[in-house]
Amino acid sequence: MKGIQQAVAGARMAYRTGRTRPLAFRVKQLKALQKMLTENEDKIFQALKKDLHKSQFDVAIFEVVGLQNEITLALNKLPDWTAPEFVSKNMLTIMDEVYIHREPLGVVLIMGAWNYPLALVIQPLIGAIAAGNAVVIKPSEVSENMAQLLQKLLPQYLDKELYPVVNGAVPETTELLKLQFDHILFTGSSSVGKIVMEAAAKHLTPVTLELGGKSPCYINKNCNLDVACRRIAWARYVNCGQTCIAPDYILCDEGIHDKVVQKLIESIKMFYGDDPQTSPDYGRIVNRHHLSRLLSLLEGLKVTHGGDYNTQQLYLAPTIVANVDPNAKVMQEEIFGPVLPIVPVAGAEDAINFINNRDKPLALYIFTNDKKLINRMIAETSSGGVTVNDCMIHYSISSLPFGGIGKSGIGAYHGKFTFETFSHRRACVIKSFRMESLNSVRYPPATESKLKWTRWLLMKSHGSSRMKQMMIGLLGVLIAMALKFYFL
Ligand SMILES: NC(=O)c1ccc[n+]([C@@H]2O[C@H](COP(=O)([O-])OP(=O)(O)OC[C@H]3O[C@@H](n4cnc5c(N)ncnc54)[C@H](O)[C@@H]3O)[C@@H](O)[C@H]2O)c1
Ligand SMILES: CCCCCCC=O
Repeated sequence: MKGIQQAVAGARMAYRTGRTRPLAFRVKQLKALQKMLTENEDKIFQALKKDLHKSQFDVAIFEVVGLQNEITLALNKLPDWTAPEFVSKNMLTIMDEVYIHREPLGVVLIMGAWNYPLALVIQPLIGAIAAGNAVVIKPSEVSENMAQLLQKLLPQYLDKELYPVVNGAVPETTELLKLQFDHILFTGSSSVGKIVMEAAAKHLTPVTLELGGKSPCYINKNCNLDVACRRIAWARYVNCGQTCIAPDYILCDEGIHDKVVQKLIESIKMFYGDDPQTSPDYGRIVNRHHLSRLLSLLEGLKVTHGGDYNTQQLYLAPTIVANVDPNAKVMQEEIFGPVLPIVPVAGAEDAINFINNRDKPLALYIFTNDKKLINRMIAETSSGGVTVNDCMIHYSISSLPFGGIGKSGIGAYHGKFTFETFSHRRACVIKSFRMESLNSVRYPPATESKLKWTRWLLMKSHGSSRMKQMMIGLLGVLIAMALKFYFL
């Protein structure tokens, strides 16, 4: 435990040297991270294969490509993101420099989850480095091979003091959370999210909580069922269902229920063949604890498709449970595995009520051709993100904020939003000693006429374009001269 304290104290000391401030330093670290990903592709793949039986294809598209894109984006945009943002001002400050300066928060903690154990650590790390922070990195102990690999690789490429990796399970995490950070980004369950937030509150540390929950998927009768079921099956069963934004359950119009079941089964067979256990593209459950948790969700249910498992191999077949009672256990907690319950509903109204009667989800999926219905469902429900006629792809768009709402999370990241999450927006006003007459109206002794002037000067708000600034500047000089005449 002493090592944990030393790592955090070391990161703080290194941060205080100021070496993260110059952009050139941040660029160097981001390029080193890029190099780490390209030079260690095979080691990354081997670790993910051992932890989760991920295929090379899935490692590339779900873990690595997104990170490379995010690094490229940060490298290209860093000068823009860090430039002072000049903002509109009132007449009282018309001659002053008024802008927002993004400054690093300090020493931040990033805690990753085990299901995408590379991406969920490195993606927030990119924005935290870009914003100029020191970062304590805590990979999930559950994907132990990736946790060890990150502890070995990151110090070989990044500044060792500024970006220490702390490995360990609950006791180490508990110890880590006792220490003071300037921000914590946690990815994991809502229950541990509460523990993190409570620990952070002791230091008044702000948090970003990337949590989970049950993401609903509504299939309306007016849709292309072949395409819908293929896209849903892909999202539900990739990584053996262990994806935070996987469609957790289907709500479908009663009349199409049986067709949906049939087309989902066709998609499963198309993807993984008749025996998914032998498919190189089908993953594994991360450990026995999670496998038995999933099996307990199926207890007492009539399984429509799949359901077979192999404890030794941590295998659970792509599973469908049709006509599920909303009160069944499988509908009470996030599944986070390859099980897909289907709940028939009377129609869109019923689906909206079903969704709104539960916690706000991380994602919502809607499958329909009906544009009016799309707008209605977006307007009448709430979720972290929403994708229509597909699943999960909102995650891959860096220009969209990724995060939850209510129990599915606090805050968001990805692309510029990560940079913003790890930056403080400092309000800056730079005045000169000139134009004192503009200020004279606020000094005692108070008079009716000073009050009128001050009101006017404070109320006027002006745009930040260069031309406008010059015009207003001229006006400012004239007003200052008039005020000088009156009050000084
Ligand atoms: N929103 C997202 O981006 C996202 C991504 C991946 C996973 N998730 C969610 O994460 C959950 C599954 O991930 P998980 O199993 O890693 O989550 P988890 O919350 O069970 O564990 C996360 C980490 O918290 C620590 N921890 C566990 N118990 C603790 C305790 N009592 N005190 C202190 N620390 C403790 C452990 O070190 C563990 O690695 C799912 O709900 C999933 O939806 C969300
Ligand atoms: C489309 C990629 C999904 C990765 C989601 C991370 C959460 O589990």
